[in-house]
Amino acid sequence: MAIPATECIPLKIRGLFRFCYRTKLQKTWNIADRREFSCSAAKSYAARVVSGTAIARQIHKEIQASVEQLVGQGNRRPHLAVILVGDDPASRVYVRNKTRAASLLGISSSALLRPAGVTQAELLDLIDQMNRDWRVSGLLVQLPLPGHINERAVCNAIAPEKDVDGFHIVNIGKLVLDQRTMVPATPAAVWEIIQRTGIETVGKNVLVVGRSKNVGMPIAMLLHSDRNHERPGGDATVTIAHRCTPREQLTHHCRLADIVIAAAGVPQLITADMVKEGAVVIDVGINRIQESGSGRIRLVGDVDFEGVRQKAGFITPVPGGVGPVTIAMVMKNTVTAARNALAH
Ligand SMILES: Nc1nc(=O)c2c([nH]1)NC[C@@H]1CN(c3ccc(C(=O)N[C@@H](CCC(=O)O)C(=O)O)cc3)C=[N+]21
Repeated sequence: MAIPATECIPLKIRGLFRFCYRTKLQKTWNIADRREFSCSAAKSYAARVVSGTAIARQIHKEIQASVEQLVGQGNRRPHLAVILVGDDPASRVYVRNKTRAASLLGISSSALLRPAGVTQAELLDLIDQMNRDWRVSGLLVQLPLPGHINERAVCNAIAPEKDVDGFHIVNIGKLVLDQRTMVPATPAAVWEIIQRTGIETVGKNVLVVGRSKNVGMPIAMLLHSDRNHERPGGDATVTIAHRCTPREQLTHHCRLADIVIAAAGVPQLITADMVKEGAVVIDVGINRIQESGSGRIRLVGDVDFEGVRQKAGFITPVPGGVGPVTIAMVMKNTVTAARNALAH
């Protein structure tokens, strides 16, 4: 039975305080999507569902203001160029979401579509053109690419100062060295969600499930590193689990974690029995599964949402969690790239 959010609060409040400062808690409520609250009288825990959509909206406002300021000072509008190879339906959705977000925020954009059969040389040539085009502030090549193209060569061909994905080897190196750089959008989104929800990370146990170079690895980098740095980090104790981690070890690490970040690409990987009461659970998974009855395609994360929400303190949903904030961070990086170009 769904009951109003306010009735859940007394039951939840002790768990919440383990992760929030009192002052930050107030701010936190503003971005809570209260409609998503529900709990039954018998349960002592009901996670606050952190709305990535609401956080993205907040970031959008900041970006809009920053774009208008740039333009108001007589500068060109930031421009994002997105290269899409082939016709993978998921990639199309993401690229459409990016160009749509750009236009909403006053950022101009272009989607450059190439067939799946495009050669690597042709792709590198297109990137080179975009690098040299002074109208282009930010450039990204949607991944994954077809098998005959070397993704690393492509990422390294993008001018580092236009690399809004932060995938260029120099930008990854800077990230690892805690230097200021373009942080990849999904890790940046996880970071923003944690910060804007007022979740404490210093000295906390963080479990990152998944070690991909674009998501798991950079998230672990951001969260374990030093707060007092050029690019501040979370000062957490970070553990990285991956496909070679035995199931019982995964459970063991997960139960110790104050913050679990699921980025493995395995539906239902994280279940309620694995999660510590009151833990923060951030679901980065994007899995398309076919429902057995209707045959419809449904988007699910790596977390058993319905089970885990009854035990966690905070949880991000899929869709509407990390995804929309990821898009917002690509936009933010585009504006940063445009600003950086002015300084030169
Ligand atoms: N060069 C490159 N840069 C990327 O940033 C990049 C990439 N390649 N390849 C794929 C991943 C994945 N990614 C997502 C972006 C938005 C949503 C998103 O908006 N998700 C919505 C749902 C959208 C849907 O219906 O699929 C949500 O979670 O609410 C998800 C995933 C960016 N990626």
